[in-house]
Formats: sequence, structure tokens, C-alpha cells
Amino acid sequence: MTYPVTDFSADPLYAIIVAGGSGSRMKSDVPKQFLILNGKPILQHTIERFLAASSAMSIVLVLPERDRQTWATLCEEYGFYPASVRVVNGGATRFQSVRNGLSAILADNETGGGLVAVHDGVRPFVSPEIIRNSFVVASQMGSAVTCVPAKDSVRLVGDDGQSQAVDRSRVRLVQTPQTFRLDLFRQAFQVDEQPFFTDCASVVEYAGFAVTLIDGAYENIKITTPEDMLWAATFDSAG
Ligand SMILES: Nc1ccn([C@@H]2O[C@H](COP(=O)(O)OP(=O)(O)OP(=O)(O)O)[C@@H](O)[C@H]2O)c(=O)n1
Ligand SMILES: C[C@](O)(CO)[C@H](O)COP(=O)(O)O
Repeated sequence: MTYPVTDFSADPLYAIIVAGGSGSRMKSDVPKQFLILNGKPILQHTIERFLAASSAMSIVLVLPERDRQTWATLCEEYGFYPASVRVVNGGATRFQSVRNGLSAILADNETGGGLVAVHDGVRPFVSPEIIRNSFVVASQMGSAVTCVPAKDSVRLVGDDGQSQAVDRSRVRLVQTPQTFRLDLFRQAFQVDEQPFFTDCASVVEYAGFAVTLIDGAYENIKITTPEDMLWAATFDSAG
């Protein structure tokens, strides 16, 4: 893997890779971010995609406190020692994990300027091009939230259990990276956590900022349940 020098932004570039979850839906012995996918941990695949996007990127990796040793052991086993990756402890929810990552960035950021991408550690197939594009758009618009159009038909289920068809051409399925201007993101994450925060876009929107959508990719899946591992292994060996 080469780490090309790219110069697409004068701003400091940060990435918060959230891997602080327990992976309950995967039902594996270790949290899914540590599972081995075609010869290396899922999290290593993901981090390498970010290192490939820019050699100027500072990465904050958020891990469950109890699993920091698991990751250190895996890094030794797979000879993975990226210099620009700092590890911080996760929180009880994704929102709290992102906030911990953000605090680590802000502690060292003297100017308050820069751009920050937040990405799920369990989306190992994100392309460096999508990462780079998210930074370019966020620098222009304040935010860049990756998404894809719905492929299936979509129905909305009401409280009475009845469902209604929705015009799927208006539906977008949201992925990560979700990239923001750091000043905006810092302000957004001062809100109190809400139960409907499922991603950073919902936080930023709640704080009153506009959300700009950018094109993601269908292969940029979030590894969530056991069948996702089967797909991922096939996709990775085909690519
Ligand atoms: N407290 C949490 C919860 C989630 N995440 C991260 O957010 C991403 C997306 O979350 P999800 O797929 O739901 O992961 P888990 O919470 O680990 O899985 P589950 O919901 O099945 O328990 C993952 O990379 C996960 O590690 C995190 O950093 N901190
Ligand atoms: C951030 C996210 O991956 C965008 O699709 C998603 O919302 C995470 O949700 P989860 O409930 O943590 O799986």
C-alpha cells in the first residue's frame, strides 16, 4: 500500500474513525471491527483507505476502552504501525464516541480551522476518491454527507401498522464519511444528545446547520450482521 502525497486542501485534515461499538448484531466473539477479512482486521482495511486518501491526514481512532489491548495485539500480529493514528476511548453511544474523538482533535488544534471526516470503522470499502471528495465539498459547503439512492421500493409504516408507498427517487441511504468544517462541527456537538441521533448529519442538522449530500457507493457497506461478512469476503477478493 502506498500513501500518496495529495494536496487538495490547505486546511488541516482530520478523520475520526469510530470503532467504539460492541457489534451486538454481529454476534461474534470479538467486536466486528477486529474480525479478520481476507488476511487483515476490518479496521486496518478502513484506516488504510484513509491513509491512501491523503498523507496529510491526522487520524483519531476511537476504540472501546476494554478493547485497546486487543487492537494493540492485532497491530503487532499484522505489522500495522501507522504513525498518524491516535487512539482515544469510546463512549456508551456513537454520539459520545464521536464527541470523544472531537475533543482529542480540539485539544491540539490551535487555530480552530480545518476539516474533519467521521467514518465508521466497519465500512472498510470506502474509496480514497470518496474521502477526498468529501473534504473538497465540505471545505466549500461546510458539510459533505455520503449517500446512495434507494434501490428497493420503500414503504413508511404508521403507528397503526398500515404502510404507505414512498417515492423512492426522493430517498437517500446515508453512509459515511460525513465530513464537516471543524468550527461548524465543534459548535454542533455542543448540543445535548438526542435519541434520534443516528449519525453526525442528524446532529449537525439539529444544531441548525445545512447538510450537503454527496455521492457514496453501494460497495461502501457497513458491516453489521453476519451475512455482511460473507459479502465482504467475496467483494474484497474479487476487487
Ligand atoms: N458506542 C459506540 C457505538 C458505535 N460506534 C461505532 O459506530 C459505527 C457504526 O455503529 P454500528 O454498526 O451500530 O456498530 P456497533 O454499535 O458496534 O454494532 P451494534 O449496534 O450491532 O451493537 C461502528 O464502527 C461502531 O464501532 C462507536 O464508536 N461507539
Ligand atoms: C452512521 C451510519 O453508518 C450512517 O448510515 C449509521 O447511521 C450508523 O448506525 P448504527 O445504528 O450505529 O448502525
